[in-house]
Amino acid sequence: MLLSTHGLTKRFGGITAVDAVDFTLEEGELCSVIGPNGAGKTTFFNLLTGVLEPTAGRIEFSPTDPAAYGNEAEDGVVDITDAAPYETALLGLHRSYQITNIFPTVSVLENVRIAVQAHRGGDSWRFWRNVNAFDDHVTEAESILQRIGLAAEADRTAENLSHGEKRNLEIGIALAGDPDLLLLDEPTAGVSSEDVGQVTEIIEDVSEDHAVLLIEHNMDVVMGISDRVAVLNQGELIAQDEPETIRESEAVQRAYLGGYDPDGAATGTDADDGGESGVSAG
Ligand SMILES: Nc1ncnc2c1ncn2[C@@H]1O[C@H](COP(=O)(O)OP(=O)(O)OP(=O)(O)O)[C@@H](O)[C@H]1O
Repeated sequence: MLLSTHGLTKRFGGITAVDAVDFTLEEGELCSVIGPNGAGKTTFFNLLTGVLEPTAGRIEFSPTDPAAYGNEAEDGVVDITDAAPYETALLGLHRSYQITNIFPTVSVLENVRIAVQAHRGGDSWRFWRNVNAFDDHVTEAESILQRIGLAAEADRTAENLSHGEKRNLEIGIALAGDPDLLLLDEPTAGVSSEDVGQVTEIIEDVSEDHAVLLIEHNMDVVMGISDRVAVLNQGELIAQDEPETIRESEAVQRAYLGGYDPDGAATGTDADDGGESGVSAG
């Protein structure tokens, strides 16, 4: 077990956005979280990363380095229910935001290098003492750019990238934190249909050596790359299974998929096409 939630609940006044969710993610798994608008997906991510405090329930995480949280967990399992965002990040739980977190006016390489430095050079005295640290960070940033298909764009100013390239850069920035678990919030939202394939390839590649939790509205992406799909509906986890099983589940169809036709091109497959399936870029 890498991550687990137990009775995880978040209420906003009379709304139960996340309702007693019991969920487990294994190491190396790529799990998509789907559900109609307002189902609680973003709130679930916000609870996992410590942006929001749960109303009830518990979150446990088994990081590579439990000591990063300042307490040695006996069995390697750390209770992160009350952890702040910087603490979940220190533990190896990293998130790429739907709202861009790129520095627009600096280069692509510099964006990733800063993120590498923030992660590795945390002890500033060590950074300044180690004259090679800067070069090390550049080398690591370059290898991340290679991985996210942006090596040729290293010197470009980030704001000049295409939308799809920016989404890839966000994944690169999250990778710079050397995460155990990467949470991706709608990485294909707003990406042109020609660029979706490239973003998808990068997610698949990253999932080779990271666990990935993905909020995604593009059903072709979800069904194509997920090991498992978890379905939220009105805050409840109503199903979690392999994509094939989810696709055929009547409860899921009723709650969410609407007119999704796995063999058809249009219905419910486009993040910008909210229509039939009740899906939108959110
Ligand atoms: N800060 C908040 N205050 C009050 N209600 C909130 C807050 N954040 C979310 N909600 C409510 O909680 C419910 C779940 O919202 P959430 O954004 O988590 O859903 P979602 O599945 O991510 O939706 P989308 O697909 O539209 O992004 C909704 O009814 C929403 O209005």
